[in-house]
Amino acid sequence: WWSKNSDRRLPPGPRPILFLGNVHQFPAEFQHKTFSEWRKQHGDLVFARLFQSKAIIVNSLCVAQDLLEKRSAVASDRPPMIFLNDVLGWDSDFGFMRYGERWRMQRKWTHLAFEKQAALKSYSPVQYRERAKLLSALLKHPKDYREHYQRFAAALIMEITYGYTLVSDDDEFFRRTQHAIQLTLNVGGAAAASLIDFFPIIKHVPAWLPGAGFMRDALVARKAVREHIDIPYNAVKYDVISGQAKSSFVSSLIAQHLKNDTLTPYIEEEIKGSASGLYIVLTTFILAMVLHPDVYKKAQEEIDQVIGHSRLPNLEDRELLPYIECIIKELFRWNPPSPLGLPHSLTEDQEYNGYNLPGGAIVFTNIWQMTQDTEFYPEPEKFRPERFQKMDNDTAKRTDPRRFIFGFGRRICPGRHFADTNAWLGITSIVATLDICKARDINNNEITPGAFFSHGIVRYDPCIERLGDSTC
Ligand code: HEM
Repeated sequence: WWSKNSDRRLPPGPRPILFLGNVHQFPAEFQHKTFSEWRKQHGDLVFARLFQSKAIIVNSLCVAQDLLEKRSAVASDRPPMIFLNDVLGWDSDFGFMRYGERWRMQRKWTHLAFEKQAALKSYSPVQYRERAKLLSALLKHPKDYREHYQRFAAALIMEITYGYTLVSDDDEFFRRTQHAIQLTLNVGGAAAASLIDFFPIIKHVPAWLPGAGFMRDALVARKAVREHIDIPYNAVKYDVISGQAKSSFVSSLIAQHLKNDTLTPYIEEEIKGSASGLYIVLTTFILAMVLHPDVYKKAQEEIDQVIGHSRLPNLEDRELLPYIECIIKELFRWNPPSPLGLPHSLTEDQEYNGYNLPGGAIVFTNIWQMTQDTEFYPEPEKFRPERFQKMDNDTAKRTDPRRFIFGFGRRICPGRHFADTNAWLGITSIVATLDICKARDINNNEITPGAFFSHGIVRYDPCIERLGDSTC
């Protein structure tokens, strides 16, 4: 009676079945779209069960702010993520860490490096240098624009984190990171792997057992993750000790702990973890501009008028280019890079709008649904930067998708200002120097790519058909 009664106060949701709960209704792909369907039937707050685990799906910005920001003291934990942390070895990365002292220490270091204005300003020489390399690569090999964007994003992170300058497109540090992330995504997509989070005992299944192929793949991925974490760290440590390290996030942490004699194996593991993590925004930009040449032309006119033809736009020019700002907001809204964010977890029972939200429940934030809110964004499926024009300050603030695409509360993305600045720099530099046009097929007809987006919790690539042989 008690269990039924307390269940009655749970938010509404799809009907569960015995043992599985709602697992059979959870799609393997495009979960955010299923969550939006559930919203039509059950509302902004939906309750579901994954086996015995309880899940709360938040489908509106208002509820996300009430729960994850106003009550951040009890809504900043992460679910255990046993597969990622224990099996694949991402446990020293604080993005996946449980809320607590370890997380707090790494978050504080990252805050100093990526959220303080002075630190962000000090990165501009590296940003301008990498921007020049990006433009030159795009001009020489326009067909490989995806690789160039990946390299741009990685080069910035690597330089600032480790003081390491990528030397070529085939750079071994860059490839190692890509490899670790790709293997994680591949093996993490296996159904058996996802089961480990609900039945942790599976993680003890020996890799040699018939049917345990996913464990063999996981061991390969684990080795790649370890190398991605250890090798760059060890190189920086060697440079710090031999007195030839370039200034970077990791080198300054190592130097500080060496000086205080506090560089214990535990601290070393923490520094490695905080160092491991724009390319999607830039790829979406190319897709949107191929599909909307009128928008690209207006952006070019704005840059020509304000900046002229003798120099590239610099970060100080940002406020003078309002139309570009609208394009960036619309890119973030049209294809949010992380449509479900990262899951939070409640540490205590909560009462919300008459519902009981149980402690321990996983909270999924349906960021994609927030980008589709017709009250703020009429005809949300259309790419229309003009929707952000001619707004008073209040409305501009309320409708800015950067309020939610980077997550919520104490776990909000610490790289958000850096990612936003780099997206702006990449986009304005391309608009200032290059034309973007559709590729042509062998009969010289233009190819119009479709706006299809792939799914995923942490990655969300627009699928653009590769350009043909034309140079644009
Ligand atoms: C357009 C680019 C980016 C987007 C859309 C994005 C989005 C997000 C989102 C949605 C979260 C989850 C927040 C939550 O739990 O509520 C997150 C967390 C995080 N992001 Fe980003 N991010 C971006 C770029 C970056 C960059 C460049 C860095 C590194 C400098 C970074 C580092 C992190 C870290 C470390 C976390 C975990 C924070 C924590 O758990 O305390 N992100 N990001």
